[in-house]
Amino acid sequence: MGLLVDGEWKDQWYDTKKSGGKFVRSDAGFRNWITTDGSAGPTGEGGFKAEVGRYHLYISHACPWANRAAIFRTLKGLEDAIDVSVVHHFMAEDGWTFELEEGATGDKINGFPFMRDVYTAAKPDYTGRVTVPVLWDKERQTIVSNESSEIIRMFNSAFDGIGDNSVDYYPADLQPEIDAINERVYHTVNNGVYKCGFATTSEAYEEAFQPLFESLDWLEDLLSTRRYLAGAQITEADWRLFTTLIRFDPVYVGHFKCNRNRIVDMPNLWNHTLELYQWPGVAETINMRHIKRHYYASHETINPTRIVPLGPNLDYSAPHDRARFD
Ligand SMILES: N[C@@H](CCC(=O)N[C@@H](CS)C(=O)NCC(=O)O)C(=O)O
Repeated sequence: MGLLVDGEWKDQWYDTKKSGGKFVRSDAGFRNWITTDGSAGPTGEGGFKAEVGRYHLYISHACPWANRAAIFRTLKGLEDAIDVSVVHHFMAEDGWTFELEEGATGDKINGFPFMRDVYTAAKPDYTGRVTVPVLWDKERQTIVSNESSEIIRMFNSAFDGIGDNSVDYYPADLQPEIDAINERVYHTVNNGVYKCGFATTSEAYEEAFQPLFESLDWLEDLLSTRRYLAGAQITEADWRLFTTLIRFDPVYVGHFKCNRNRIVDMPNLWNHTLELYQWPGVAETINMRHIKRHYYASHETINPTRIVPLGPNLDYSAPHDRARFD
């Protein structure tokens, strides 16, 4: 695990000394937007027009943020328009690598050995963490964005006429509700599990643990009254929650100590997870082998033996009960 400083790779674990043992996630460094006509988006510069075959998505199957982007590519029918490279599950002193294994593809576009090479190709003096997902522009040879919440919005709305625009996961009338749910879910659940897992003091861990389970209780209640988080229609808010929930019982309960209870013990959240897992094309984006091996083997400070647990034995293809709201 490391980061780039002025384009030089430094192998170092997250520094929690300055924050009293708390994990503080850094902001993504590339924040441009692909738009239908190439005009600038809410941040960054313009010149990234939606076009078939121009962009490439770099992901890890292990990573919940990258998984969002992979899911939106599928949901929006962009498989033929945007190809994907998948990194090796193991992330250690060299960060993400393009070593080959089952489920990894190597770097299909640039042929680089390491993910950090993609960052320095875009910006030779880049300073920051080398994260996935990354959306790469083959034409301008640069990174459009490495912020998943923005990549999924681009996939949702910039490729009209290219992908499947029959479904909108961020419809105008539901945006205030979606934004409010996202805000709480991001801080306490998506990032909350990391705050528990990467804490280096009990105080920091406990400070993240309480809001995580309070939010899961709130979501469990919400899903007892409606099929999806924002109502009768599936939206971005559901997909953003899903990539954390699918990793929760296999990884976060044990490895990140998020163990008040499992998701399988919360009937509405569990059935919601099953429904989204079984959504057409979604199961193909979930690689449990990469997920378990990545976390348990890569985080040496948390699990020095790197032993990957064999359980839990859960059936994500079991029937769900969410159609009861129809
Ligand atoms: N804000 C980013 C976060 C992405 C992120 O943190 N990805 C993790 C993998 S789950 C990563 O690549 N971490 C490498 C590192 O921090 O060095 C997003 O949502 O796209």
